Amino acid sequence: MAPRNATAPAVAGGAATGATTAAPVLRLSGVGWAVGGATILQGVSLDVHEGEFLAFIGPNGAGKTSLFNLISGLSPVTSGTVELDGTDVTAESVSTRARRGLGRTFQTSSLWPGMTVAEHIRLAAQAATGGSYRFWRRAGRYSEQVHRTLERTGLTHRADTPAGSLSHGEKRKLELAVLLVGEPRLMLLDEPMAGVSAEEVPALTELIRSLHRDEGRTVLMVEHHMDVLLGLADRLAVMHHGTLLALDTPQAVMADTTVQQAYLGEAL
Ligand SMILES: Nc1ncnc2c1ncn2[C@@H]1O[C@H](COP(=O)(O)OP(=O)(O)OP(=O)(O)O)[C@@H](O)[C@H]1O
Repeated sequence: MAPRNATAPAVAGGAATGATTAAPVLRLSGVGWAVGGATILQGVSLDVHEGEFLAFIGPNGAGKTSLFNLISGLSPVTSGTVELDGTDVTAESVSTRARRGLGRTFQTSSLWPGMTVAEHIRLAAQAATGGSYRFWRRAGRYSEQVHRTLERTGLTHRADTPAGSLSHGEKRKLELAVLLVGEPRLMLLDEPMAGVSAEEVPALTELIRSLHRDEGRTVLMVEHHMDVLLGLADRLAVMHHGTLLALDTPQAVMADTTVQQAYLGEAL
């Protein structure tokens, strides 16, 4: 059975105005993934519209990260199709999808501990423009972009700090900074609050909110912190045993008895 509102545009926040007429930024049609004889994901269908913030929740092992892998092209779908802006990208590589405006972060840190914050951003800027990785040469060429990205992410005061010396929250900000250099229109954030201290959660939440609300980016986010999601998400997608159990406004999802049963008493 299809979850409720699987294709309804969200207009509860963000820049989703006019979303009903344009092709969805992302459309999943019957997406599934089987690997090693196990079916990890099955029949996932949903539309995400420009400027929407869609959050994925679900118990551990429900398939949230696996779905992000299929959307970003890291894993090949074994059934169904993935469309970006009305184009079927099911067979396209990660880099081709990135050129179409899709960017993602990962649950685990992907930073180089010995490289400074500014160097990470400069290298990302160089890679985004197809430059070589010999970034010690002509580094000044990217200084304006580095400066701007540091400001946007509140990391200016940490520009010369090696990534390994940053707090967890700052590391997450740097991962977002690296992602932002490519100016993705559709951002997939996989548990951005993982490992972040309670004191740092509000600032990181605010940064993500501004990327969505102020810059109009479409955001898909896996997150276990419901208090964070309730302030950000237009809709919640509930994953359970590799299927999409529900897709609706946060209020409707929280009140859904099927969802509550799926969590078997786990606090939502
Ligand atoms: N490459 C793989 N080969 C076999 N099984 C896999 C593979 N990748 C993931 N799985 C399995 O798929 C299921 C879904 O995993 P996934 O990481 O997508 O869940 P999740 O909802 O993101 O969980 P969590 O909230 O703990 O991060 C799990 O049972 C996992 O063990």
